[in-house]
Amino acid sequence: MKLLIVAATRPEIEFLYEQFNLPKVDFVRTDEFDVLITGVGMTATAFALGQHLNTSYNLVLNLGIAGSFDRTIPLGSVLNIISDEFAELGAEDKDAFLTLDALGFGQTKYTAHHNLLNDYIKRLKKVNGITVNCVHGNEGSIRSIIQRLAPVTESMEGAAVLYACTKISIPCVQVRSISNYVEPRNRENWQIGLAIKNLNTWAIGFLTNT
Ligand SMILES: O=C(O)c1cccc(C(=O)CC[C@H]2O[C@@H](n3cnc4c(=O)[nH]cnc43)[C@H](O)[C@@H]2O)c1
Repeated sequence: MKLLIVAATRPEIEFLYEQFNLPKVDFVRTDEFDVLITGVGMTATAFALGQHLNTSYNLVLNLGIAGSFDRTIPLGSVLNIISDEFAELGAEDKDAFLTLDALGFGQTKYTAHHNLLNDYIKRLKKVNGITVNCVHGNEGSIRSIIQRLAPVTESMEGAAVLYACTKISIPCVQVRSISNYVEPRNRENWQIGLAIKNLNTWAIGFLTNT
């Protein structure tokens, strides 16, 4: 099976680089898997995938950290995001929001459909996510997005990866570890180190047991 691992930044998968002694570059080929670092955000992700994603891959594994809207999920939890949507894609209509679907321009929500679930993936909690250009950090906008889409997680790349994989029919698994709650910005509350450690432990386990 040919696997492409996709992450926004190298620090998010730094222990994976160490474990497999990977050169510190943004695209790495190994006998077991390839790794692509895209840069943060949907545009960088789309560009990098445009350069490297192709139908020789059997699976894309999108790894990263994420914010959680759900405060019952402990920071550092590793989750499987099974659907993701472009939360900002659409048009404001005074107080209402018209999605791309409502405007007649297509789909904003993508679901990961595949039958490649092994035990490592199966045992992760399954949640729905959104993908944004602008991290939520305002009480009013957070209330409003929860009311409109009821997301559990927020990232800046997930839906773009799932979109690209859907377009060329490659199964995509998105696994993220929670670094912070989505709240008025307070970087001191973020647990990036814990999230990265747990994410990498999961990913190394997955790669060495698959
Ligand atoms: O400051 C650091 O040490 C550090 C190390 C590794 C990664 C980072 C990032 O800031 C990664 C940005 C990445 O994180 C995702 N993310 C995390 N929390 C949220 C959120 O609340 N809302 C949206 N995205 C979030 C996102 O996918 C970024 O690509 C820092």
